[in-house]
Amino acid sequence: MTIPHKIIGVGVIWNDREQILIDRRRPEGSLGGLWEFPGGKIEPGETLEACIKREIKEELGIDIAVGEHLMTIDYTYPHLQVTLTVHFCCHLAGEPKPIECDEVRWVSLDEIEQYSFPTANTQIIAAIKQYAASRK
Ligand SMILES: Nc1nc2c([nH]c(=O)n2[C@H]2C[C@H](O)[C@@H](COP(=O)(O)OP(=O)(O)OP(=O)(O)O)O2)c(=O)[nH]1
Ligand SMILES: [Mg+2]
Repeated sequence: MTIPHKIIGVGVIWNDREQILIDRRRPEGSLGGLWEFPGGKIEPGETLEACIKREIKEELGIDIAVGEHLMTIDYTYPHLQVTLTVHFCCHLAGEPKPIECDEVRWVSLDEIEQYSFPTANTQIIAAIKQYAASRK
């Protein structure tokens, strides 16, 4: 059996209080109710950076600057294969609104453990923590 493969751009968006923006997926649908970093599917002809900027504008109504590449991971769920390309981003303007999700929240790296994420995100969160520790 072949399962769908999605190429996804993901943003780890920092604000000037060293918090990261996370959103909660809608309860219905795949991985429903879990928290994630904002992002979505790349469109034909689009760069990963442009995809992240567009998705975050569409989903949350904010402007960001896409920065350094953190990691690209492949993960296979029972129903879906994803390639997540993750970039650090800076929040530029706009109050985040839950346009296509249930809820959005700014959280510190210490608080992030309290939220349930899809399994693929374990590696992303570990990498963010490692990065933050290396800059202390
Ligand atoms: N944006 C985002 N997606 C993630 C993360 N972790 C993770 O496994 N994913 C998965 C969940 C989704 O299957 C996929 C993101 O695709 P998407 O947001 O465009 O698609 P979706 O499943 O919400 O809905 P649809 O547009 O296909 O209807 O990547 C994450 O941290 N952020
Ligand atoms: Mg999405």
